[in-house]
Amino acid sequence: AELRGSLGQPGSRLDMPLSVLGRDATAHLPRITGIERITLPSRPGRYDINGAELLYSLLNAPWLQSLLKVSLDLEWRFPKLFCPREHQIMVNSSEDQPWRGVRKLLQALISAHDTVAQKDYDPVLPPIPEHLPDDEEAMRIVCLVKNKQPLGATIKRSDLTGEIFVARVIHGGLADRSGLLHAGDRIMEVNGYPVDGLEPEQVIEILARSHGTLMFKVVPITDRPVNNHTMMYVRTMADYSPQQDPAIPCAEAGMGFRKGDVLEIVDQTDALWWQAKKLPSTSACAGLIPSTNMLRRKQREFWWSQPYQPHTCIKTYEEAFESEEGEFGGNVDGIYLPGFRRSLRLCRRRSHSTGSSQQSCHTRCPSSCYSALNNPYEEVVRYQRNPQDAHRLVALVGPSGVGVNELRRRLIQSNPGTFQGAVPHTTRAAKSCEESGREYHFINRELFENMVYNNRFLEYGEYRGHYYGTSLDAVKDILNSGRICLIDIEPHAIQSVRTHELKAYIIYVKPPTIDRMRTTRQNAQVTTNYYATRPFKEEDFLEMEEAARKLESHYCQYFDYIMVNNELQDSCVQLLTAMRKAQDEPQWVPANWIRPTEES
Ligand SMILES: Nc1ncnc2c1ncn2[C@@H]1O[C@H](COP(=O)(O)OP(=O)(O)OP(=O)(O)O)[C@@H](O)[C@H]1O
Repeated sequence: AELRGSLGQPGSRLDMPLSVLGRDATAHLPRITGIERITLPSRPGRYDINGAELLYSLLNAPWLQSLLKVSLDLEWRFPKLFCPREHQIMVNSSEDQPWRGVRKLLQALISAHDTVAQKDYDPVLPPIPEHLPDDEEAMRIVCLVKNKQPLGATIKRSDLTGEIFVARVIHGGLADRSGLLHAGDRIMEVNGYPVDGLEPEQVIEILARSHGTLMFKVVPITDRPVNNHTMMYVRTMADYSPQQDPAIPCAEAGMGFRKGDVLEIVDQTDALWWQAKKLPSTSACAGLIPSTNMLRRKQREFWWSQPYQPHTCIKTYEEAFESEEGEFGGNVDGIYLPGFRRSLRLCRRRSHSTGSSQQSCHTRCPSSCYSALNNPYEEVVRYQRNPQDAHRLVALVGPSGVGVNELRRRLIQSNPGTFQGAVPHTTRAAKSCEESGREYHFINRELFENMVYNNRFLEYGEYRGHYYGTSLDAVKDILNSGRICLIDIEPHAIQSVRTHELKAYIIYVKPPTIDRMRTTRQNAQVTTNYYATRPFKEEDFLEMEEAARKLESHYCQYFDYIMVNNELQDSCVQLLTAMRKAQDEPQWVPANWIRPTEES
């Protein structure tokens, strides 16, 4: 402690040892030794001045060597002051008063030097026995101090031999951080109890009963498998609960997740069971999750075990008597807002109804369920748009009537120079007041089908004998003009916009509680097929709530942002904030958007 106090910064004066001499002695030291002051050698950074190693190097330092030389000189000149062998100061007479401090210092330094110099601070290992039997197994004794955390290792019993092995060491757990236990190590004893032949549960019981230190006697595995995978992040496309999985080797070590969670995969050594952390993560310890192959297998089993369920309607519609396109034409204050026409919206909406083969809507990508079966984990990377790059497409999804179009329209209207909707295509004839490229791109049926064939539509459908659709090129036109393209899509079209090219940011617009809808939607108008519009009824709210529940359960893994459309004004601000986030802040995106593969 004295030395620690004395050192301070490198290059500082060594005050403390001198100050222990007292004023008188300090005054005499230069006269005796010829040393004006003692300065520590300069080294970058602060000294870590703890421990014997420092003391040892200190006592071997050149400045101390000079002091020792002085002591020898003193000893030679004043032999009676010193005991020859022990470097002890003997004299105690009054005439030596001014020297007393110096003698004490030298005595302390010399004895400290001798003590430290003679000690060996390396661990003392027992001598290696000369004759070891060939079949002798190397053992390792591992002591771990039990705390509130789990040990972070699982064990298993060999059915063949009854031997107990470490099955898995959980990344970041106590055992892993100790670096002393490894998967495949054979456990011989736990706290002195031999475990061969015991059931793993009995071993666990011994561990549970023990307090303080846990002592394992293990035969280390000879060829330890190397975890040589690189860091990987994934977005989960399915829910998983270890408690409901009879196949997981150890449910307590498992980690549950929900669709859309982002996980850091920290260990893929085992082909069937990986280790992962959920982000953002506060815990150092990982959990066990099924590998891609394992989860795929589980999902297939689950898929086949489910009774057949046709897609249900999100909204039911009265047939026929639809009015022509009308009030959704978007000419507001002289600025034309495309993509809000009734036929287009009704056509897309109908895509949910069952069995209406003539009026169905299609996307160019497989359904989310199908792709989740193939890819239960989607590899993701952190991506931030470069300001020089085109903006990311922003796509809104929500149950019918929630206010997706209202929000979109308000945002585009507030700043048409920045935000724009895509101009849709249709095969219906243009009306006298309409211009091609403004309300719609009017094209003939053959051309439309050709575009469908060439995968040019993000989403399209047929309504009352005419095709309607949103093309990839219409979206790209806006993005290439430097503006932000804001579209709304049906949920089944999400996959068609999640591409390297468009890098769509998906915003889910969620309805508030029914109570809040009753209050906020008093003057709102619901779009129906039969009547142009009418006020919301109680059943509309119930239907919207149910549709939202289904939509979330099928597609929540694709939502980049979720907002509740409660108060209209607040929702507009929230939407604007989300759009900025999408363009200017780092987000998790599929890895193949950044490192395109052949498939993407
Ligand atoms: N937060 C809100 N508060 C009050 N009224 C709202 C709110 N959001 C939307 N509305 C109103 O609700 C009605 C339906 O909204 P909108 O037409 O945008 O629905 P939508 O989600 O586009 O549905 P659809 O796709 O079926 O047309 C409109 O009258 C709209 O003005």
